[in-house]
Amino acid sequence: MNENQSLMHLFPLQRSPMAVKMTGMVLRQFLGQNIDRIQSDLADELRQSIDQEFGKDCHNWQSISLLEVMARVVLRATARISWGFPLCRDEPFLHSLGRLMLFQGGAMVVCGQLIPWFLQPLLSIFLKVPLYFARKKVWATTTTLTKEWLAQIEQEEREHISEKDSRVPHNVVTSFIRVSRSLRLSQNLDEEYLSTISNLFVLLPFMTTIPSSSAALLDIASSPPEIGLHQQLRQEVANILTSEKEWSDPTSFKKLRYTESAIRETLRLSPATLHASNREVIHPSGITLPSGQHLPRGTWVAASTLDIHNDEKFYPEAQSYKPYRFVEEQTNENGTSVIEREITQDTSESQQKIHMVAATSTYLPFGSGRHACPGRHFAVHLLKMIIAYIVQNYDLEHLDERPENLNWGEHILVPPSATIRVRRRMVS
Ligand code: HEM
Repeated sequence: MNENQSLMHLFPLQRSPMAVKMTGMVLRQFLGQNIDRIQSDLADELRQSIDQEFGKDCHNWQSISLLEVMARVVLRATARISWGFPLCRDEPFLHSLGRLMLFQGGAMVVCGQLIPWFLQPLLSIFLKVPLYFARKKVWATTTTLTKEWLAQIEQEEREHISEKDSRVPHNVVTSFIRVSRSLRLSQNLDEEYLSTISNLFVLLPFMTTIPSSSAALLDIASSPPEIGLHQQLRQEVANILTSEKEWSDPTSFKKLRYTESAIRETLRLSPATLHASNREVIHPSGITLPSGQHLPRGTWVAASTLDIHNDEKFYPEAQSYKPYRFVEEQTNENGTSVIEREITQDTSESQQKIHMVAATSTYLPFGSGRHACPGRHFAVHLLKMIIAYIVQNYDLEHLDERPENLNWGEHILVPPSATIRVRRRMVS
């Protein structure tokens, strides 16, 4: 909860109503309705970066440090859809971006966990200074690009060139520019504002994808051999992603039911954060809970994700990793399950090209309610692409014991020392 408050001091823009509105629009348009425009790029970047990190040696096992490697894979994918070529392959830029990610995450934890709330407005200045320098390095490049794209979009508007015929690249940053222009935010249209807002959009959410993908791989590698998880996932991928055409079509990934179930199970046992739906009581006279307890205005409340995820009422054998759990739930007696029904209710845009992921009161990795993570559908899509490519192309050496997760402030992480051994599959 403290970390949530620290966000306001470290990144004041994040909670501004305009930033929230723009972020929602970019998410819907860029990562929702128009996801097929970036699908091929995303697939290409993920495959190239995974090959580079996991190696192409078909004869020897290679040990990889999970968090480090997944950070580089996710960073490149993020850079590809945010700024495109050549920045997504530019090593010094990626290095600065990685440092910024680490600083932002670290600053949130330090500010939220170590500084008492009443001193945060004052002491957060000491974190803002190194953050400023880390950001400056990244922005030196991205602000110039943003300025260039903004000028080009303005020029095309004057020439009545439609977005479809535009020569400006289609990416996260240009989507923010277009959204802000459609809202006629003349006062906010400078490149500094646009860089700040797209930087938050890009870096904060993608940080959660790194621990989640690492945890999913660790779970697969340490799953009991008798359930044949790796084989099951590999077979599913082989049946569905048969050619480049399927990889370039986001809807193909909706059919990966076993892969999705394994990912959901990982997020159940290893959610990115300890608490879901941190909320501040804002009613002037506070609220009174059904138990009679009164919470005055300004109190922060949250649900304990792990307590709910480990409750036998909701998840039989809750402590066990059961990667097929959600497939089984979807195919119960009447063919629909609680999760399926809630997904349907949750789906306002039935035309979605990627699977809708329910955020219910018993499944909380993405929070719940009005402010549940709006990026969850894309996040699970991205995780599916990562896992699908790895199980299809690499053997993972079985781990007898899964290393326990660590808590880092509010966050749940696989241990930084966690490694798995991988070997490229021989192509016949
Ligand atoms: C596995 C990856 C991810 C996890 C585990 C995750 C988890 C969460 C959680 C727990 C929240 C708080 C929800 C609440 O308060 O009820 C949240 C909020 C948010 N997430 Fe994610 N997230 C992920 C990926 C993403 C991605 C990829 C994006 C965007 C591209 C994104 C965008 C957001 C935004 C904008 C919010 C704030 C929503 C609001 O305050 O209304 N997230 N996320």
